Amino acid sequence: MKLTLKEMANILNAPIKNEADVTVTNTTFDSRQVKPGDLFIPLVADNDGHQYVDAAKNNGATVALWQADHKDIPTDLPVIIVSDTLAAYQQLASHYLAQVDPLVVAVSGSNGKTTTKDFIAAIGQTSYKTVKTPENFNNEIGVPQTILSMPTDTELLVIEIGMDHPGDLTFLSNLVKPDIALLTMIGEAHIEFFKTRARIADGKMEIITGLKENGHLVFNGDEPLLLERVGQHPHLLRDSFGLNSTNDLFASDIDMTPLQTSFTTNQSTQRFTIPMTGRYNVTNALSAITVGHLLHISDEKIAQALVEAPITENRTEWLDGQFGGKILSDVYNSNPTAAKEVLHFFADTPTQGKRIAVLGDMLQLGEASPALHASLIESLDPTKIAHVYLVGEEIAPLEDALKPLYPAGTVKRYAINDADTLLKDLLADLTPDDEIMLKGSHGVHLENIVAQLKK
Ligand SMILES: CC(=O)N[C@H]1[C@@H](OP(=O)(O)OP(=O)(O)OC[C@H]2O[C@@H](n3ccc(=O)[nH]c3=O)[C@H](O)[C@@H]2O)O[C@H](CO)[C@@H](O)[C@@H]1O[C@H](C)C(=O)N[C@@H](C)C(=O)N[C@H](CCC(=O)N[C@@H](CCCCN)C(=O)O)C(=O)O
Ligand SMILES: Nc1ncnc2c1ncn2[C@@H]1O[C@H](COP(=O)(O)OP(=O)(O)OP(=O)(O)O)[C@@H](O)[C@H]1O
Ligand SMILES: C[C@@H](N)C(=O)N[C@H](C)C(=O)O
Repeated sequence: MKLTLKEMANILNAPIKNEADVTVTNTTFDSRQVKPGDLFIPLVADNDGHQYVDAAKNNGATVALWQADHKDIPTDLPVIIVSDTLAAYQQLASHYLAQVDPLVVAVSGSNGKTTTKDFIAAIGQTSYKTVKTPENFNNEIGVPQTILSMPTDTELLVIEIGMDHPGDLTFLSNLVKPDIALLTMIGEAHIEFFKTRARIADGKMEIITGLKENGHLVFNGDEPLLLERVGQHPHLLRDSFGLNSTNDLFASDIDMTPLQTSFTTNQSTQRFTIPMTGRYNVTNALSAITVGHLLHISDEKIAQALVEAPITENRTEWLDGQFGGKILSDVYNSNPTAAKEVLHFFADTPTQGKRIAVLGDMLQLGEASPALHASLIESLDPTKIAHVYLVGEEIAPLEDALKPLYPAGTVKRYAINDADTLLKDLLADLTPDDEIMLKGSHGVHLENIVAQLKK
């Protein structure tokens, strides 16, 4: 970005203190990340960012925002006084996005956003100067941060937008104003705040509220809740993808190995390969191929991009274990749909030894939590997954459901803060022929167990 202090104050319609002739080239809300030329945005949270304005200045910040209800306005750094620093951050992002005016692809859905975003960016890069959301910075802070980090010559912005409450996507979609909006699927993530999957689908459909005129919705047509809702918008330009042959784009001849998956589609003879496993990643790739087509990128280029697409850490990632066997790490987050998908895939992976599953609590499932945890039983078969290690309190109903089905001693449960015992027991159990998969919500921190198990 490139904005002068005066330009920013004009955009925000806000007064400047300690005026100077300075230009800002980047923004950050973390003083530890500040580089010379940055605008520092102190966010108001339990630990208030205003106390780090001095540190930001020492690291080279040229300007800071300052929220008007805070005392002790700095005297040695140009500041713009605003009523709400987060709202001002979003306003600057909105202005800068309109100025750069790239094509915008907004990606949402209960699962698969980050993977799909990575696929689309890899495809987009073949033909456009492309910027994508770093990691999964998909909320009201991460979205403006991503926008403001775009170089001025960006042609394509692939941006992830997340929701955990109704209304979130109306706000974020209107902020990013997509040319293409994409919904990967509807699951149960954050159902605590929506109560039903139908309301999650309603929340996800809010993504069309900010669509540009003639914008397209790309959606998972295997999901009846989306088909029903999309059907209520007869004039909406739409493209469906999925595994069912009723979709505009669907996959056939799916060939899955532990490290990659290849398939063809109904629209060409091109064979596509992704460096990931799981049928759900085929649907993620199908959605990205649909976007590639809308961006007028050839199937040949799309195929080249997909085969090399970067895999995000801890999402269906195979690692070598220090015990000699393989680890399937899927510990970034968890919810029933995703956990069942991964268990189904894991249950059929070839192995000389036994398969072991480590499953952590799935958080933010609200009152449905006990039943949803217990429902994982449908994906656990003792003849395929021999030992089950459970972590947390919310997953206790699954332990109760599994005990009558599994031989004594093969189902164990641990407290989240008892990682040492879990690790000790796993290391005693694992042999070089075994395979282990781990999945749990972020708050269970199974990534620490993966770190100890891997080579
Ligand atoms: C309020 C805030 O500023 N907290 C950020 C802050 O946390 P901390 O808990 O460490 O805060 P801390 O108490 O230390 O500091 C408070 C404030 O002072 C600042 N600070 C602190 C110390 C210091 O030396 N200097 C300094 O400037 C710090 O940057 C923060 O602004 O410092 C981290 C590292 O810099 C950021 O990562 C956090 O960012 C939050 C989580 C965020 O929302 N980050 C954005 C960028 C984001 O998109 N995060 C995604 C998560 C998105 C998500 O949950 N999505 C949901 C959906 C959500 C929909 C929207 N409702 C989903 O996908 O399911 C992610 O982290 O992975
Ligand atoms: N299409 C899909 N359907 C069901 N589950 C999926 C799908 N895609 C990914 N998953 C599961 O979700 C996990 C997280 O994937 P990814 O990070 O791409 O999703 P996400 O929606 O971005 O989640 P977050 O925003 O929390 O990062 C994967 O490791 C996998 O277990
Ligand atoms: C970390 C956040 N993006 C998320 O996915 N949270 C859910 C509850 C999880 O960690 O499973």
